[in-house]
Amino acid sequence: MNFSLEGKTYVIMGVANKRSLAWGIAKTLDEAGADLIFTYANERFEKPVRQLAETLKNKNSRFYLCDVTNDESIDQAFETIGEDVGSIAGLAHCIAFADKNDLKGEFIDTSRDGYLLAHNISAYSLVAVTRRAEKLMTDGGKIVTLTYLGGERVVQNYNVMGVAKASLDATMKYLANDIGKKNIRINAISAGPIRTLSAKGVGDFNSILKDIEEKAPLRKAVTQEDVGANAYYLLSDLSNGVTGEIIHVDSGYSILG
Ligand SMILES: CCCCCCc1ccc(Oc2ccc(Oc3cccc(O)n3)cc2)c(O)c1
Repeated sequence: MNFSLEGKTYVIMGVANKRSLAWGIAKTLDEAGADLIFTYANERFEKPVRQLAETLKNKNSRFYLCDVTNDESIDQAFETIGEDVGSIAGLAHCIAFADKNDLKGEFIDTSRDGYLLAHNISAYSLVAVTRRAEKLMTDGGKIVTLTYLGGERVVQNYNVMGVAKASLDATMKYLANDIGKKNIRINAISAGPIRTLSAKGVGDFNSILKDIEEKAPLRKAVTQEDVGANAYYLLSDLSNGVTGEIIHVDSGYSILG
């Protein structure tokens, strides 16, 4: 069984900066020899993503604008990717967003707009992206998305993002059912809290991080590299036979009551 990713092309969606979990995944796939394609939500992210990609082993990354709230943008991105590279081996969906006012206080105060925004970007986008990406996975494929424990049980302050992650988890499983017959596997990594730009938007992040370091079985926070390693597993033949699964990369925290 060959676990090198030489000659395989992967799409990485959601690199914002060097702390992004998407960037941890990119570095690991690059190390394994993959060719990478980066999509970014708006031109503000193009330069930082290009600068980060310059530090990779493989200097031939490609970059495409893809605003997942806009179906034409998704169509355009994946049509162009198809024209440029033909087929892809896999895709990492590392995209989520909620209004920060909905990530603190009481969940019951969530507005209709805030609820729909969080679900549109953090859950529906996986359907929209998978429907386009599966057409490029002509020799089977692997998809991974990022979720969090707050979608399985209540985590104070995570609020509407928790509800969106619950939807993302079910979305991933229903997609697994549809695309399995095309030899495409889709799974999720449920990462423990890591200090990223996104994490800054969630109220009281620091106390959760401290809780992990004090109580999680491994007594330490997980790293961007831990997420990268498990994404390599899920995006390669190492995880053949696994689909619709959620891997908790969280130092074991989720096994506690
Ligand atoms: C109280 C829970 C602490 C642990 C949270 C771990 C975590 C950290 C970051 C996560 O990703 C996001 C992504 C977008 C997001 O929405 C944001 C982020 C920054 C600003 C803003 O206006 N919205 C919130 C969290 C995520 O889903 C989960």
